[in-house]
Amino acid sequence: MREVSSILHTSCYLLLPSAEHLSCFCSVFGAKIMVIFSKAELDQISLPNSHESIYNFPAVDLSEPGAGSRIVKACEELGFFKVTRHGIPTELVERLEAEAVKFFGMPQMEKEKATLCGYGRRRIGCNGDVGRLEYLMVQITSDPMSLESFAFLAEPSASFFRSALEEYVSAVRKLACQILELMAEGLSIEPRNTLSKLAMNEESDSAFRLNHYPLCPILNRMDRVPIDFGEHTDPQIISALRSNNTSGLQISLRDDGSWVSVPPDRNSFFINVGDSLQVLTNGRFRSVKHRVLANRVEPRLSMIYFVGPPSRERLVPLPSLIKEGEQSLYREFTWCEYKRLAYRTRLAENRLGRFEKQRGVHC
Ligand SMILES: C=C1C[C@]23C[C@@]1(O)CC[C@H]2[C@@]12CC[C@H](O)[C@@](C)(C(=O)O1)[C@H]2[C@@H]3C(=O)O
Ligand SMILES: O=C(O)CCC(=O)C(=O)O
Ligand SMILES: [Fe+2]
Repeated sequence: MREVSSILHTSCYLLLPSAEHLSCFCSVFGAKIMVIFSKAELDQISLPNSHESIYNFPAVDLSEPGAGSRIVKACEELGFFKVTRHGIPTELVERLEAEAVKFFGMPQMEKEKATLCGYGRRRIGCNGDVGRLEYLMVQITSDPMSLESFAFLAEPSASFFRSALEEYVSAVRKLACQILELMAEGLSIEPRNTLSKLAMNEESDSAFRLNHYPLCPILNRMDRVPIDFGEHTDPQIISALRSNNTSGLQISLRDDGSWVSVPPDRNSFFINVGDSLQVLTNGRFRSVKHRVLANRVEPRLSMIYFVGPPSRERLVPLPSLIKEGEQSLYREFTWCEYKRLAYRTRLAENRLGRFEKQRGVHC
């Protein structure tokens, strides 16, 4: 399956659909070969094309009173919400977007020179997951000079990219803190910086990721929708996502697990509850399962800031959120332990399940 998927992703292909099998022509080292996918294989890399359901997503205007309670309600019901009037200047977002478009538009060889610095494509993680995207991942520390270790960012030609990245990351980190403080207020947690200090801590293990989903016009001929980034939850506390005006992001509803498409909005940020916040709230907030499905009209570009706790932080439910007689649903672990495990699992795995007390599985 792994070989088949990587062939699928290395070339554009002509599709001849039939009921049980699908054949496609791939160009491998210049030679055309025909690949037949069984129905089971096809089911793993694509979905039947279906009509999208419309869902009324919660939007929180950060400048309005009551924003904290609206955030809490959205996190309890969906684990996902949109933030408007966030105060991040459009000019800054657009500057970084333009630099990212330039970066992804560079010749493949040049982008690969940056591979050691977090550029990758098609492979998601190291455990056999593939996606139809290329990305740039940057580890964020409190020291802006840490970007120096990204060789290509240190080059004079990348100075605009670098400054846009630094300014954007610093603005989105502030936004994440504001959201975490409103969340604490909505949950009546004292002190108010209980959650935000995890993001502001010098040792916070946060990350920033640019995802680029190129367009492949041939996909328009398919009667199935390829999966660009498979279903998963984010392991961190929260993730703040901003994308261009291209659809593709879907979330799974907490009630029945059905998938709904998130209408794109380039002027807003979308916030995901991650696994760590699920633990800190003892399951009151649930990390949201999400995925990206191919867009057939325009390439998608998303920028995601993942707020991770400091490595040695113990992930335990906040005492004020444990009601009398209640216990932690999870056995105790640090972010470092969780991250290590997360990076050894497949994308779609229920990672947190391994730390639930009733399952009693130790790793
Ligand atoms: C398959 C994987 C990719 C991932 C690490 C993992 O083993 C499981 C979690 C994945 C995820 C999802 C959210 C973020 O995009 C990410 C950077 C993260 O922290 O966890 C990715 C990891 C990745 O792409 O390496
Ligand atoms: O690119 C997107 O829109 C979402 C990607 C995502 O969920 C991730 O990188 O964790
Ligand atoms: Fe994600």
